[in-house]
Amino acid sequence: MTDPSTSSGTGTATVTIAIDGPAGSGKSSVSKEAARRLGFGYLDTGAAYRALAWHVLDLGAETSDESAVQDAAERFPYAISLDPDRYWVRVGDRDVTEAIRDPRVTAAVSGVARIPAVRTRVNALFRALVRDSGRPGVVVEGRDITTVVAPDAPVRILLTADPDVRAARRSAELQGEDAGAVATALHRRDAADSKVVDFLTAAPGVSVVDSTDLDFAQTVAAVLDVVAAGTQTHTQEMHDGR
Ligand SMILES: Nc1ncnc2c1ncn2[C@@H]1O[C@H](COP(=O)(O)OP(=O)(O)OP(=O)(O)O)[C@@H](O)[C@H]1O
Ligand SMILES: Nc1ccn([C@@H]2O[C@H](COP(=O)(O)O)[C@@H](O)[C@H]2O)c(=O)n1
Repeated sequence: MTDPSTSSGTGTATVTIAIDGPAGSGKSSVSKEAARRLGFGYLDTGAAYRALAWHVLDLGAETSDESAVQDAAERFPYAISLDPDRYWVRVGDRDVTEAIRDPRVTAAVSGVARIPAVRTRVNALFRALVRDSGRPGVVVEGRDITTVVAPDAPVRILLTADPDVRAARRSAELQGEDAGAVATALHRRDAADSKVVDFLTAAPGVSVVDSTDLDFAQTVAAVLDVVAAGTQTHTQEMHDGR
């Protein structure tokens, strides 16, 4: 039987590093840097939900219209780069890397993420992207990676931070936007998303990295420490045939 914590499309096993967390917890920035340091790929799973929300809006529909979302998901020409140094997202021949961060898309994205058929479809895509990555490992970040997409990953991390700290970091990023409105939007999205999957508490076996009192470099170092410990145990288990 194949080891479910690794995947192989090319004969070379790919190690999955699974990272979940709420909005603004640092998942994308920290995972991208960790991937660079490890020489791994980086998979931003939220980008698929964002790109589908963008696609639905671009077709003139609303993400609250479940059948419009399902129709769009069935013909969704999505592509994403797993290179942490050359990150891009495309829908057909449109580069939507920037467009999917637009507040209009951010406000609409939970509407597509709540549909179980959409989740099943994109989860299969994520597993295929990891399997076919041709890389020794991929850092995969999102909301349900540790629990649904890759529950057998050798390293599973819940990256978290105090809600006010997350809101302040996001607000610092979005210069010129009202800090109160940014915080409200962030908390509203977490509330909607956490009705669908639990990314606020760590599932059994998942390590918590709380960055509330850590700067960016310290957070990356804390994640890499968990990765080192987890991959060492995994290698030993493989060696022992467990
Ligand atoms: N430990 C840290 N200290 C200070 N700033 C941080 C830290 N971690 C992340 N940041 C900053 O916080 C902001 C939010 O991080 P990031 O976009 O990576 O979060 P995210 O979890 O991917 O958010 P979302 O789910 O909304 O996409 C970024 O500006 C990032 O540089
Ligand atoms: N595994 C995931 C990842 C994301 N989502 C949904 O996508 C939205 C955008 O994610 P970001 O990480 O880019 O902020 C997020 O708000 C969720 O609605 C998800 O459901 N599962």
